[in-house]
Amino acid sequence: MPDSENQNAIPVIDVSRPSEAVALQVLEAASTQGFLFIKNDGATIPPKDIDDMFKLSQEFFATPRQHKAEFAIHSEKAGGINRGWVSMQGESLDPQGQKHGDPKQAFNIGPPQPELQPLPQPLLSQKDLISRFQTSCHNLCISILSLLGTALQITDPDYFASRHDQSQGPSGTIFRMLYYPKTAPKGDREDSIRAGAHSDYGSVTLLFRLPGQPGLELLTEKGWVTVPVNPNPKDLIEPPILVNIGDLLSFWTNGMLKSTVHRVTFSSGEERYSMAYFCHPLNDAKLGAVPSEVIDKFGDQGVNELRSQRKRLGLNEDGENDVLTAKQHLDRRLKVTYGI
Ligand SMILES: O=C(O)CCC(=O)C(=O)O
Ligand SMILES: [Fe+2]
Repeated sequence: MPDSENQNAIPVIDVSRPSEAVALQVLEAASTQGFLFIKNDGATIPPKDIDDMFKLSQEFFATPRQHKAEFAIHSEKAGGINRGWVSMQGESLDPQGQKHGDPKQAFNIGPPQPELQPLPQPLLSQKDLISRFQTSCHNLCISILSLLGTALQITDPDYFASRHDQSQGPSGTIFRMLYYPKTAPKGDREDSIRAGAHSDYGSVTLLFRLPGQPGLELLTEKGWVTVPVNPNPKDLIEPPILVNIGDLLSFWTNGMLKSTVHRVTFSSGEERYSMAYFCHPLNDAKLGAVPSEVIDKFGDQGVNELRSQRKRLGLNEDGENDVLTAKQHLDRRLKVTYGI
């Protein structure tokens, strides 16, 4: 492929031996595309756990509707706000751009600490697998955040890690299993959108997909661009893990890191499964710019990025420059998505 066509390809970064050079690669991708792939080294998140989680997700979504509905999203039985089962059309990720809610189902699981939320079968019998998967996802997020901290030259090397230490209190972190059921093939663009255009609410998201089930698209200057599941199947036996920057890192860096808008669309009508780990800081973390000379030098170049963030939150765009906490930010986003 000529270089010019490949210029915007999302890089695959090997973070198994962290260094300043690796940190700069992560920062470069995070501040341009807002997306990067992490090479799956077979240890950080064991491929068998990924496979087993996908199998479990398929088993769960195949259970009767009534069984899933007992653990409806936000219900007390499911463990409260933002936990539990989302039914078809139960949420709208792009309320202004869509006539109907997203044609997908989801199940949200909060952090395993201090204890895992109540779960329906077959998830309950696999709670050790789920907790282990959540922990390995969280550890990978911390490694990515630490690399970003290095590249941003934050003097406190634990700046991000300490704000994501889940033993220290509640956070908005959510592990989400997604199921996009089979539909009649549609040619119509609006009907082929399975998850509306949105940016993610947390700091970092990890996304797992299955070979043959792409569908994810990023909004770039050139329009919507499809993200392959495995950008290099010849050299990478395991698909790499897709990482994207969420809104909070954009706030923390004065818009230097990009919380890129993305969506899921496919017109073939086939079913699709995916899993996302939305890593959030502790609820009381403040979202003001982090102490970094790199961000100071970046100055106000991120003003448009920040403006669109504030708009998504329903805040005055130029803003009341009051610093939000992670919890205030999440509450606002949930209000827009679910009307709660
Ligand atoms: O299913 C996917 O590939 C992406 C879903 C997504 O972007 C999300 O749930 O935030
Ligand atoms: Fe997303």
